[in-house]
Amino acid sequence: MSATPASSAHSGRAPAAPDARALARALRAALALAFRSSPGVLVWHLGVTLLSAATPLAATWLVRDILDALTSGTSTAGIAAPAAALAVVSTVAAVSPQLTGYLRARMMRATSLRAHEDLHTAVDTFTGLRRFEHPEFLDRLRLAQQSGGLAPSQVVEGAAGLTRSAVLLTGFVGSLAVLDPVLAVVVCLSGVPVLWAEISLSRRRARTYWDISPTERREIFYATLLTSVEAAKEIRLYGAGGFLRGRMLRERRAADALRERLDRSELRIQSALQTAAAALAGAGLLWAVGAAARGAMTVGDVSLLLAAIPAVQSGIGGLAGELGQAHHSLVMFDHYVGVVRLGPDLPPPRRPGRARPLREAIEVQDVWFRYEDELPWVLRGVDLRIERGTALALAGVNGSGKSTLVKLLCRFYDPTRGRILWDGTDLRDIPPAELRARVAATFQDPMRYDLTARENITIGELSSLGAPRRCAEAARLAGMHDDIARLPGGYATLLSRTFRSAEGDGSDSGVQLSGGQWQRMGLARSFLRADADLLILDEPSSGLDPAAEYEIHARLRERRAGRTSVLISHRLGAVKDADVIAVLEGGRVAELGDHRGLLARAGTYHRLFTLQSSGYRDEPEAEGVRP
Ligand SMILES: Nc1ncnc2c1ncn2[C@@H]1O[C@H](COP(=O)(O)OP(=O)(O)OP(=O)(O)O)[C@@H](O)[C@H]1O
Repeated sequence: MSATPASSAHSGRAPAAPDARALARALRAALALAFRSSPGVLVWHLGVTLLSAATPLAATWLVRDILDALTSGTSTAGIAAPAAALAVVSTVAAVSPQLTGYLRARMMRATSLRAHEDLHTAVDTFTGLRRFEHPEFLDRLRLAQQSGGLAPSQVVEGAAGLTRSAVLLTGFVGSLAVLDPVLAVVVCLSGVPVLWAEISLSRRRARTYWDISPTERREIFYATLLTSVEAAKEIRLYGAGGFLRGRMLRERRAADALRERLDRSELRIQSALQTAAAALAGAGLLWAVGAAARGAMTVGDVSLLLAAIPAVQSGIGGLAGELGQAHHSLVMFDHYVGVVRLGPDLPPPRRPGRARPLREAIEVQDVWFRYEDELPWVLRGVDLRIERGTALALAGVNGSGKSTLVKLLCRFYDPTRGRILWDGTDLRDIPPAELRARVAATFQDPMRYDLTARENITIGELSSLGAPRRCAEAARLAGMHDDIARLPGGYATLLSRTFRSAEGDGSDSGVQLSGGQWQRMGLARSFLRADADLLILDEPSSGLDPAAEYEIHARLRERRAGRTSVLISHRLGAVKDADVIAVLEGGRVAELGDHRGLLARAGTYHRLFTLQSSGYRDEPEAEGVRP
């Protein structure tokens, strides 16, 4: 026996404030991602940033030289050199923002593309379903999607900005120190609270984003409902638009209240810092004017000082801002790194095995299962043996655990206790992709992909994408070939009313299928896996008309003959041919046998079967049977 708890590692639980090690890990990952995505652009970007950082300092010193030369009566030829240099520096200063902007945008596109690819590749390795049912993981995934595209380039921007501010600051602090070392120290010390404030603000920002994430996801959910074609019928019929809109706005207001709180803190802190900076600059100006009046400074020195004080202040502000932004980006990027490095969700095999063609049987041994530790048991000690080449049918009332059992057969979850064996090998020891390649399944609610008819079928077996005959054969078996052939573009018709057709089939928009037709598309998808060892059919015909249901079941019987299959159906007429019928009740196998045997037992199967068949007869109620 083994247990698979829904641990926090499974859910990808996110710490709200990552520690220094996590930030260092995020920094390494962000820089590596930016470098892998666009190494050339990154180097150019940093080069241009350094160059542009040096221009204000160079311009200030050149202006000082020109002013001092003018006031000391230097010849025009002596002024020409610094004037020409100033012209070059000004040109570089004028051009570099455009160049930096272009390089930044290029780098952002490249890193964003790479980050999306890496994130979705990682998510694709989550072979189970548990993570996708964890709200906390979904919150983290959303932040990862948001930050993954932006954060690496923001971190690089931060690094470039830090370099720019550091170069600027060093130059101007040096210049101030030449004029008055005490003033230089005072101006530098004034930067400490600015730095502290920016870091603490960035922490608060990250916390707010984390707090807002679930609220925003709910807001998006309501907004999507209000605009989706699937929900439009019911919302209009029940007049539920106002109710859902109210819910959406409530979520928006809750998120806005958190944003407002953050904005107010920023306003308070930033205003206080700006006031202090202005006071310091004013004091410096008064001192410089006094010194010039006493003849202790030249006009050039005053101009240098007037440029240096605000430059040092804005340099410190810039440095603090860049640090705060980089810190915030790293905190957000930590969600991305967390998801990308989460690793497989199903535990690794203890004794790695292979999914070989089924030779004997699939055995379900004392399987207990619940979706979460705190949720009730769904399966309670199920024992079943599915012999190769036989058909097992699962029957039972709603919620008795039938679909859950077939999800375990596909290993979307592992049993909480007990095990499932494939020819004696525990499913936990078989790579999920190998196992699933041996299974063909149609689920209760097959996906309706906004893709063409051909793609909707071949997605069941992508190797058949270039084999239209296989696709048509599967559609024929599911009774869909004629319907598809009548569509405006045949198999190339887009099955969607949400997107425009891209296949040039003559019509601008695609078509929508009926519920029963979609169900047949799901069947066609699984029929593509003609040589699958196990065929799973979960309510394959609930949406079909009686004639179609009869025809599909006749075909399914043919296809199941001699093959291993598991069929779930509430239409008991469809399950009566199965070799073995298991009736589930409250997660237990309450009855097991063939149709005749179960009828003779006069238990639940007998009751359900008689009840259902009485509905087809012209009698009010079958004798002796109560619902
Ligand atoms: N993803 C899930 N998370 C939590 N509980 C779930 C989940 N899926 C199903 N359940 C619960 O498990 C129980 C069994 O559900 P299951 O879908 O297996 O029943 P079923 O026998 O197939 O029902 P039906 O005949 O209605 O299809 C139900 O009580 C359901 O609420």
